[in-house]
Amino acid sequence: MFELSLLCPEDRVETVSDALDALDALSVSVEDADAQTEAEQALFGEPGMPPPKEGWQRSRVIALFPNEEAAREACALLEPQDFFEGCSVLAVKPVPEQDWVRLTQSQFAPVDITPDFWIVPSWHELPEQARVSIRLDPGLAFGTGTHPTTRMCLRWIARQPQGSLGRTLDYGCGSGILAIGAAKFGATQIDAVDIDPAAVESTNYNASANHVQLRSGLPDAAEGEYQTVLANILATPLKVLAPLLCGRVAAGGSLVLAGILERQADELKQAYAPYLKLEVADSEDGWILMTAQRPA
Ligand SMILES: C[S@@+](CC[C@H](N)C(=O)[O-])C[C@H]1O[C@@H](n2cnc3c(N)ncnc32)[C@H](O)[C@@H]1O
Repeated sequence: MFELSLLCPEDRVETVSDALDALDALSVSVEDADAQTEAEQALFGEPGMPPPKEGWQRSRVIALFPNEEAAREACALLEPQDFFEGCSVLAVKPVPEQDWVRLTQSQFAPVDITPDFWIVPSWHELPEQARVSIRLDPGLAFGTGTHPTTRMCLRWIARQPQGSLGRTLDYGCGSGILAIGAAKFGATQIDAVDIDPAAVESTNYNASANHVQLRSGLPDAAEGEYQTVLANILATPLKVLAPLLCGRVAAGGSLVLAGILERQADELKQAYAPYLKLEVADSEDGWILMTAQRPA
């Protein structure tokens, strides 16, 4: 494969990327041209909020082509275009052959939730100390066990007395990791729901790879009351969902919420106060886990 890399000002990135796509590039990626320098620009906002800016001041746009001829032809067609003004060609060069599968896999190692509860990619041996494990590969949906919010929910699950999880709802299931974790610690009649159909598909795949039985679907698939309700979403949707989620917790049951930053604890407590009394139960890297119990 050959790579054509271009330097583009912010207002040209989209047009140039679209043109490369139309010129049959196999892929087009965009990076901050000033990354790792003093001029590097962070492009992220508060969780749930849009980023402060849509693009970097100067971007490196990299297009992959199957061979040198295709890369040079695309370059020759782009350069005379009006929209290319202000852009420049950085290089047309071969991409070194690599074992891409091995390279990708090497970035994902087993993750310990507790000393004996592990999340393990399918291509890895189980660590010796893993008494309980979830087999999970990175995919389209959120939830590989590396994010603090997922880890805190799993830790909470692992700490519950045996047989106490009961009927369980995973609301915003992503990869299904919490539902599968709950099953491994004795939950029964598990429902896993998400607004994203790709997450529902991913949950089904991961559940069957882990020999776990659950019912999955869009949020309407949740039915009745549950002994355990888990929701790792974000503070803003969690506040909106307060009456719905609390309405799903059975008498004596638990509500477990994640996706909340430390400074958002009070607003969450207030939003849930008409229904249940939330408390901070755990924290990791600036994120907190909040739980509540419905009186029996
Ligand atoms: C942070 S991910 C959590 C995934 C997984 N449960 C975990 O703990 O790693 C949040 C998930 O919630 C879903 N989600 C967001 N808003 C939702 C809503 N209003 N109702 C249901 N699911 C929602 C997203 O599609 C996403 O898959």
